[in-house]
Amino acid sequence: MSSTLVSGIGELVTCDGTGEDGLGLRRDAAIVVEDGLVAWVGDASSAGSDAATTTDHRVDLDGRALVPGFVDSHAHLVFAGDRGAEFAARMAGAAYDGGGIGVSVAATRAATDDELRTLVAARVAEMRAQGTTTVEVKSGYGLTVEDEARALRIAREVSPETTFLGAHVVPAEYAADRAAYLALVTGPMLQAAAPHARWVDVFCEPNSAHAFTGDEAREVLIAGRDAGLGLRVHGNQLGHGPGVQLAVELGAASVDHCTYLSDADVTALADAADTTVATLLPGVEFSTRSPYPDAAALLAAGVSVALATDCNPGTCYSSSMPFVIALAVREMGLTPGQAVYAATAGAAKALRRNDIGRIVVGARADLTVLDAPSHVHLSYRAGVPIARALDLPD
Ligand SMILES: N=CN[C@@H](CCC(=O)O)C(=O)O
Ligand SMILES: [Zn+2]
Repeated sequence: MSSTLVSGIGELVTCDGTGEDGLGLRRDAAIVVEDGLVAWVGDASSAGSDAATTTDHRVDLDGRALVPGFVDSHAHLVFAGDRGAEFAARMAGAAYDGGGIGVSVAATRAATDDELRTLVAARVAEMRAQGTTTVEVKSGYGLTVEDEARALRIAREVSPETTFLGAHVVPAEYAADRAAYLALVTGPMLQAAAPHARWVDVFCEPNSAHAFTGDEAREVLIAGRDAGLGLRVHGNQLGHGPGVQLAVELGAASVDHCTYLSDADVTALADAADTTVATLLPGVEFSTRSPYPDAAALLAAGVSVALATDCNPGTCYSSSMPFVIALAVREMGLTPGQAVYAATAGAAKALRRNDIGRIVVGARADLTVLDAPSHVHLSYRAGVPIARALDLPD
């Protein structure tokens, strides 16, 4: 049993739901961590007399801000290959329709297990260096029984939050027989994937030849639920589709993208705020030149909102939660505090976790330190690497 006193915290952002934006801010705070969990939170002055004398280690943050480790609740990390040329073409005016996913599928299938493992480990390390302490990892670039199971096995080595996304697109070899691919995804592929997955996800876009219609998506989600998996949906990314309504209908934990929302979608999300989180992915709007959804209006309507990177080779090859936070503030109307809450406690809710995303007694001590005096600097100093996950002594 090891304990550490972390003191000199100029601004402690607990995200405990109290105060402005739910940030639960404390000045000149200290915390005690015991065996990886937060054991005490209080004023530095009171820690001086009791906790400091009994803890094994001390870490002094010298006035820096401390926030909960970022929870990146939507990422596709298991892939090989590069689609920089596709990005460049989009910046020159080409539209995104999901067609490029096949390029990543071919490269991923061709990679060895060790090559994929190395790529995934590097991406997780890159995230941690920017303050992310939990990441959800999807399959979806294998699209055969073996390749999807392999992707999830590798994902499980780095995160318990693994998501089966066999219904990412209909692969080229099934283009003439969607029904056969759907039967594979909801049958043998699901059976092979489920032991390594916590969640099932589907790319639901009725106007894309590549993604799945509302009815197809419902089949995938119900099969996943019957196999014991929690539900997530890629919805309303390319246009007004049924993804949001389907996610709410089935009680999914999260519906992600939400780029195009009708008034009825917003009402449905607000009514389902205890169950279904709207996970916004502004790096995707950035990298696909799409309109940003109005996150401030969603919060005002009572919707539960999370922020995530969607790190993937097509629509957002950024692993940076600080980048996402800055975009949400500049382009989606969130305050700096609302954006930090959505990237921590809000995203923890999207994963149905209450042991992460907050710095409160009993939570995991997943901590991110800022080389700055305030959480505001995450968006104020956009592009500057001020955030990193805090490594504590063993
Ligand atoms: N839209 C579906 N899937 C990914 C993109 C995948 C890709 O283009 O490689 C997303 O979340 O944006
Ligand atoms: Zn995605």
